Amino acid sequence: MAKPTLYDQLGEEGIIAVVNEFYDRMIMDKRVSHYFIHADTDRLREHQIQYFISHVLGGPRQYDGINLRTAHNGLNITNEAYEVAIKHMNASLRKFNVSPDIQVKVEAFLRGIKPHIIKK
Ligand code: HEM
Repeated sequence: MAKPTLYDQLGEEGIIAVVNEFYDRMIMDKRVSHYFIHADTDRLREHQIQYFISHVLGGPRQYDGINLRTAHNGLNITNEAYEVAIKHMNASLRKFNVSPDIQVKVEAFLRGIKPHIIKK
């Protein structure tokens, strides 16, 4: 039998709950909320959910947004801001009782895409 993907383990509803929690934490955190002042937050939420389901977790949805480097170009996202995001993602996964092995995999994925998102 094929190995279950993270998507299989979390389920679509679980992923949506985690991404919404992550997003709420980011926009309430004064260290990073300023990045989102001009963003279209509904679109961003939906795209992040699609992105996580299709890329991070191996699920079936297609991500039809622009690529990550283009999406974050000019936002000047710092290494520190990215580390804040990783902490909020871990806290969001914990809140929904996602197992530590999945937390580790998600964090590894986020560290992998970091060079595309932070400013050079
Ligand atoms: C952790 C991994 C991240 C992923 C997977 C991710 C994913 C995305 C995606 C898919 C978009 C495009 C949405 C669209 O087409 O509207 C986007 C845009 C954006 N992201 Fe991220 N992002 C991440 C981290 C961050 C961080 C750390 C910040 C800020 C601290 C950030 C701030 C933004 C903002 C402000 C936009 C909207 C830009 C605009 O509306 O023009 N992102 N992100």
